[in-house]
Amino acid sequence: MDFEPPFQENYKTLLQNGSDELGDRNGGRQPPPQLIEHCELPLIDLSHLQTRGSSVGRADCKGDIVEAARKWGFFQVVNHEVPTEILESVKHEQKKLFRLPFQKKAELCFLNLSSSSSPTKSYRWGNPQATCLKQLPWSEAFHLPLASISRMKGNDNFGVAMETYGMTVADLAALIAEILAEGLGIKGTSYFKENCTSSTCFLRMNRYPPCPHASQVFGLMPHTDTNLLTVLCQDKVGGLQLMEGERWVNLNPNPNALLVNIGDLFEAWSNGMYKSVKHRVMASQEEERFSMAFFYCPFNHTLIESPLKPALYRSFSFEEYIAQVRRDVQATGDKVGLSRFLTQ
Ligand SMILES: O=C(O)CCC(=O)C(=O)O
Ligand SMILES: [Fe+2]
Repeated sequence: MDFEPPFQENYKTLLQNGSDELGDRNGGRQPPPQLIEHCELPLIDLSHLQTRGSSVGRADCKGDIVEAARKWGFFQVVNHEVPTEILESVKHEQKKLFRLPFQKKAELCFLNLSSSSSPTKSYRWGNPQATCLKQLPWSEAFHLPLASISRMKGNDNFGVAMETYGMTVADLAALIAEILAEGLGIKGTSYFKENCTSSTCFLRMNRYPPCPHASQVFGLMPHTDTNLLTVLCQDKVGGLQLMEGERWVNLNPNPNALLVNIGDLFEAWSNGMYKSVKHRVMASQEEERFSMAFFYCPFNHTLIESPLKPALYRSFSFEEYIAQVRRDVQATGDKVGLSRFLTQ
């Protein structure tokens, strides 16, 4: 299987030395948090938002979104107007891409997304900085700025499928952002339209290979998302968990729904009303899993400042936040996140 990244060879020493099980699967020394086996997140039918629907139905639907964002930080949406053909086509292209030989995926200029002037690789796997198994994600990913996807068009079906998907999901994210703003009492804001365009957003395609060390490593380590909103499309395999209070909750995958979650920037903009919730992906011994995350982001220079006062966080730009996260990850292996920006 020449498409498989060489996890075993590359991380041989870590795998040999790291006999420690994840144990509590929490990566810490605290007592193991309770795990709820399965949880159904709020499932919101967005067809109620259509203008031909009743105004009561629309208001209820918006209310459900706002409540879910406050309580869970996560919710699922159906009838979201991302056409099934587009979803099927990106899933197909995603699978095809990950089935290419590993050497090909690892080439620096693969997909023409990186160059010597902009050497950030779009393909990532494992974690070259990992010093223990808990820091080794058993997954591979393509990180694609929508701006560069549009430059790839004409390449083949891949670019077209990704761009169409990206643009459609960007509209969905903008709609949800406006509903969430309304839920804070802020009507008709132009903040999102002015600061987020389809070219400020990113797609991250994830593949989680079957993992012979599933009790020792994560598919993806616990984290919060460093953006405004994430829209996730996942298959039926499952493995995504979120933190609710002190416990990890296993999410039942619903491949017919898109999963939406609040990122750090929206938590700050909402003055802490909406929650950017920690989540992680468990590795599976038997099954491979695919997911695709759309990250709704502003321009780098965009100022994140809550319209609600008194402000819980000092204002900061998106690039300032990213730089701080990077510094913290380098120094401690983990991001500190929003607490760095508390006003007191
Ligand atoms: O694969 C998943 O279910 C989650 C992916 C994720 O959390 C991310 O890419 O930030
Ligand atoms: Fe995430």
